[in-house]
Amino acid sequence: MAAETTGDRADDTAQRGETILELEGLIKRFGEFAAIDGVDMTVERGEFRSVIGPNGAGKTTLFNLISGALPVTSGTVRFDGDDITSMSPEARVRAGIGRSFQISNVFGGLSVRENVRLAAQANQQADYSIVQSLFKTTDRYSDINEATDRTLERVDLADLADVEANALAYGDRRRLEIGVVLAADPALVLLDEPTAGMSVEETRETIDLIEEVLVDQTLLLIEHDIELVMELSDRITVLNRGEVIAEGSPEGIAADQAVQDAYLGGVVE
Ligand SMILES: Nc1ncnc2c1ncn2[C@@H]1O[C@H](COP(=O)(O)OP(=O)(O)OP(=O)(O)O)[C@@H](O)[C@H]1O
Repeated sequence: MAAETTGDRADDTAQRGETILELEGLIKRFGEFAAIDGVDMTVERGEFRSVIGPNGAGKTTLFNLISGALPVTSGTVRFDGDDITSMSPEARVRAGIGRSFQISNVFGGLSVRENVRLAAQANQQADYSIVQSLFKTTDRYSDINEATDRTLERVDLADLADVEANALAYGDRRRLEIGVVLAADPALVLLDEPTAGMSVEETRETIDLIEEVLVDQTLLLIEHDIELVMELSDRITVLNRGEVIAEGSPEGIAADQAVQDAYLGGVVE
């Protein structure tokens, strides 16, 4: 089953084989302590990559370095061929890096449409100079409205567009969180424990939604549920104490002795 899911995803992506994200010699120290200790990692366009590892391995810190939430101590982050190591988080979102889940990106007091619209607007603003904006106001607003409507359809929230985000049921709220990421039209989406605290049923719904709605995106997932990781990933990177100790297909990782020793404790056969 795993091969089917991941294979389809890979085949559908025309530009597969191109590198979209490249981390080189990445180090992040908090004082003397290196939470990320020399990570090299390459992700291909269209890939579904999971990052796993024991508690404290450095997974969230790695995501923070990719999204720009934290500055690197040393090393390089390259996205779409550009060195983005010194870019602000906002500029990275405009460049095409979206992040969802652990940091809630939804404003509870705004309607569903307003939330999606704000995200679409933030993205579009970057595409226009001041002079262009003066002359293209009408086009610009229709572009934003179109992007908003398109996103609402994709996450199946068009019927709830005028509802306040605070009033949404749990599953719909998750749809909106994905919608807010999608509205910025990201090429790469960082998913930090999307199913944390969910029931089995909610987990399945969220995963189905991610697979359905984010099919064109390159996905980088942090997830503690190993079964899910094995089912969804094209490739898995295993971190331990800030270092990559293994990388490969789900089957290869499950069979890797170093991974079992460090993390899986021999549970996965
Ligand atoms: N802002 C910070 N200041 C000091 N130490 C930090 C900071 N953020 C993370 N750390 C430390 O860096 C290490 C890696 O933390 P990180 O949250 O990246 O791990 P993780 O793999 O995401 O863990 P978990 O699976 O428990 O979420 C941990 O030892 C943590 O205590």
